[in-house]
Amino acid sequence: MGKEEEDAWVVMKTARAPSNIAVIKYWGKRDEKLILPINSSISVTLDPEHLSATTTVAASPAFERDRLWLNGKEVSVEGERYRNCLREMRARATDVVIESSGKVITKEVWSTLHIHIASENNFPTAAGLASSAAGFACLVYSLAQLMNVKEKYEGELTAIARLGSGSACRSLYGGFVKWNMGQEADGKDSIATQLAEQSHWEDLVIIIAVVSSRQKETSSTSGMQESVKTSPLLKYRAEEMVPKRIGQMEKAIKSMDFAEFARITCADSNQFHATCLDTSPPIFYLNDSSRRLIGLVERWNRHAGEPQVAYTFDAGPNAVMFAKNKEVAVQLLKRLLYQFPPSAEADLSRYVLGDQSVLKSAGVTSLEDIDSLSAPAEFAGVINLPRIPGEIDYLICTSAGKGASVLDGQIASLLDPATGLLVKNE
Ligand SMILES: Nc1ncnc2c1ncn2[C@@H]1O[C@H](COP(=O)(O)OP(=O)(O)OP(=O)(O)O)[C@@H](O)[C@H]1O
Ligand SMILES: C[C@@](O)(CCOP(=O)(O)OP(=O)(O)O)CC(=O)O
Repeated sequence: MGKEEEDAWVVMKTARAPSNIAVIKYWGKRDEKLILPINSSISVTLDPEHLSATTTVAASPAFERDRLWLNGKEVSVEGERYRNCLREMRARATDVVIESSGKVITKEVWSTLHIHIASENNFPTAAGLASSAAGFACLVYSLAQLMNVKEKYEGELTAIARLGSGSACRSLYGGFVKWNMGQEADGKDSIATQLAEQSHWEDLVIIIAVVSSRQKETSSTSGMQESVKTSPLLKYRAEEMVPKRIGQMEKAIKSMDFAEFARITCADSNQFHATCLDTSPPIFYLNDSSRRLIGLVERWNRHAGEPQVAYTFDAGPNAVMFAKNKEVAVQLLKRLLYQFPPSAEADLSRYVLGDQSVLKSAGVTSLEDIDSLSAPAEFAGVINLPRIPGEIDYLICTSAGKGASVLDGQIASLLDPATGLLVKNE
């Protein structure tokens, strides 16, 4: 075989990984390089149909360097986080047989091969919807498929995804996931484990209010660095509060105790944002719209006498709300549409995204239907509740979902199988 023919093969894999939302927040590192947290955290994996990254990874002797295309644009893969994930995955590669020729790619060959990566998010990148979590979980998972990496201990892949972005370690698994902070200096025990499958608590419905899809001012990475340096409240939170809350949250999830789940989720989100405010200079992730969303939920919960909905906010103004069940989700959507109607020129099908069954059950099929929604009972007598059309960009109705999975054969790869270059979708 001539050199050119020998170099002609391309192997590739495509996978999808979900985003996740923390109900006990990770905020602060004890090791910046290894991304080791100062407290454990718990998250709910979001349905990949609505919030996920899809990634194709390819290897070929013809590739001259590692390359990455993110949402259709080539970006640098030289950043430390990408390099660390690639290095750890290459070190674990095992024999792979190329189907067409029967040739074996050995561990030694893997160490010489360059990788092409193309990834797309089905939701806005860097808007506080954990795109880095979905992205790095998907990168590690797809590389594991491509390079036939077998975990030596459970959670080994989550520890590698953690090197890309801390919260990414929780996105490999579905349902309810815990990231154990771990104790060891090398981070081997700082891994994610699944607490329960998504099917364990099927009643929960999730509605996300996207307040702004613009990029935020303070990234999570630098925000938490500043908080660790300057916030006394963060130290108290990590040492005293979170350990207790982790145990309580695990119990609430196990027993599907919504009242307890809601109480801890809201309290932990509020405490996380309090530590941001306690940082010097203070960091503001919530805005007026976020606060109005908190008001809507708090007022309703108080009026109902027990929690119907829980809210949580990551490092951005978007609200992630958990409704106790489908009926409550329908009531929540109606309330959201009442207080935050779309702008007059909006298209309803672009205002409520994701699972359309909640909108259908709410009986809302047009903007006129939204105009004629009546005020919820708990709004009576409350002043200063303007209905500002267009205050929220859009809503996503979703639920807890499954973890990372292979997509080969189900969708076209993002890289051309012959050249390993980006497939342009004009
Ligand atoms: N699909 C992807 N594949 C690989 N890397 C990705 C992907 N999506 C996002 N990233 C990386 O994550 C970065 C965005 O991370 P950032 O933490 O700023 O935002 P976020 O994850 O959306 O928000 P947050 O983590 O605060 O919820 C991108 O600049 C890119 O480096
Ligand atoms: C507020 C959070 O979303 C913070 C997430 O931080 P990242 O995982 O994005 O930070 P790095 O580890 O520096 O990449 C809370 C959480 O997801 O637990």
